[in-house]
Amino acid sequence: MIYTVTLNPAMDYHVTLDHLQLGEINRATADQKSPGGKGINVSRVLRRLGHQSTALGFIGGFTGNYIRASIEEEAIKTDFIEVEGDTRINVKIKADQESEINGVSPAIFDKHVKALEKQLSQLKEGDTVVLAGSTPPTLPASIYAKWTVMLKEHGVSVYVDTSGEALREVISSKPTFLKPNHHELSEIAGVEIETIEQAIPHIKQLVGDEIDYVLVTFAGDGAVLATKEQLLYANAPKGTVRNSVGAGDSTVAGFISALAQDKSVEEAFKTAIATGSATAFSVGFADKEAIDLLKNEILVQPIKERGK
Ligand SMILES: Nc1ncnc2c1ncn2[C@@H]1O[C@H](COP(=O)(O)OP(=O)(O)O)[C@@H](O)[C@H]1O
Ligand SMILES: O=P(O)(O)OC[C@H]1O[C@](O)(COP(=O)(O)O)[C@@H](O)[C@@H]1O
Repeated sequence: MIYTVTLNPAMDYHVTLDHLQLGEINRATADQKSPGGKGINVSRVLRRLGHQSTALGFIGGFTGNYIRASIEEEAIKTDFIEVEGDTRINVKIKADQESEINGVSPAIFDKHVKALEKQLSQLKEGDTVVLAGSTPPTLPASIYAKWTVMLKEHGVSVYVDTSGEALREVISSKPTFLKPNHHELSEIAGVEIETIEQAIPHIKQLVGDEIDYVLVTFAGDGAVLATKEQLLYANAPKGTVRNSVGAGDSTVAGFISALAQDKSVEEAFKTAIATGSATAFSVGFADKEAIDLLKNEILVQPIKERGK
């Protein structure tokens, strides 16, 4: 079974306007709400790719009710822990540029954490868990690392997509899969990384830290996938970006989907990038038809390192 864990879900509120003028009243030309948060988005894209998963995590209040109802309507199983406060609202502004204001998590208490830990302790060998998104400020940043150790001891594959301190902390717990974008890789490395060449030593270091799959995305500039045996590059297909919110989560879902169908690592990488780009080129999330079409535009090739 596949489980996604979203500790800090969000109702995403997307507003479109021609131009954002700070300090003025701005009027949107369109708006839309969607259930969001990284694990929830992974569950939604997996569903579109034909996989069932159970969405776990903390939700609360009217925004939490909205999220539960919306994703259950998409036939996604949920087993959320209810918290007292309202799930946050994240504002996604699409004007001349894309800007985001991510809200604050409601307080999460020990009783909530214990309830989620009980769920996680029941997972079995062969299960897959996605730990994705920011960690609420009332929880220690080491929480993903602690759970990764416990889950891996039970034979569970652990996919992690997070940022900041939680990302730095999780590395030593050896998750199965890590998907930093190049900004997050810079945070890990402590130096600015802008090119694939600059990224490679740091990606290899993560594989050396015994993470099975390290997938680093560079938005429209392609991506690198490293395993113990392979170092691969994939181009990102060209197209008009309509919405990059959820593109990273779609990448994770594409990778899991392909591996769940026993595809090769190269094919999983290609599917991941096609799924991410298909979402970036869509108004909502990617659909299977768009993903299959984009796969034809992606070439996965080994990276030849200088002097080797
Ligand atoms: N401008 C773009 N053109 C094509 N694909 C894109 C573009 N921006 C994002 N994507 C797709 O979304 C994936 C994730 O994007 P990225 O911005 O690197 O990560 P994140 O969304 O996690 O910040 C990329 O690997 C790519 O497949
Ligand atoms: O937990 P965080 O880091 O604040 O991110 C939450 C936001 O990220 C998203 O999951 C989108 O993530 P990506 O664009 O990285 O795929 C939104 O739905 C949500 O608003």
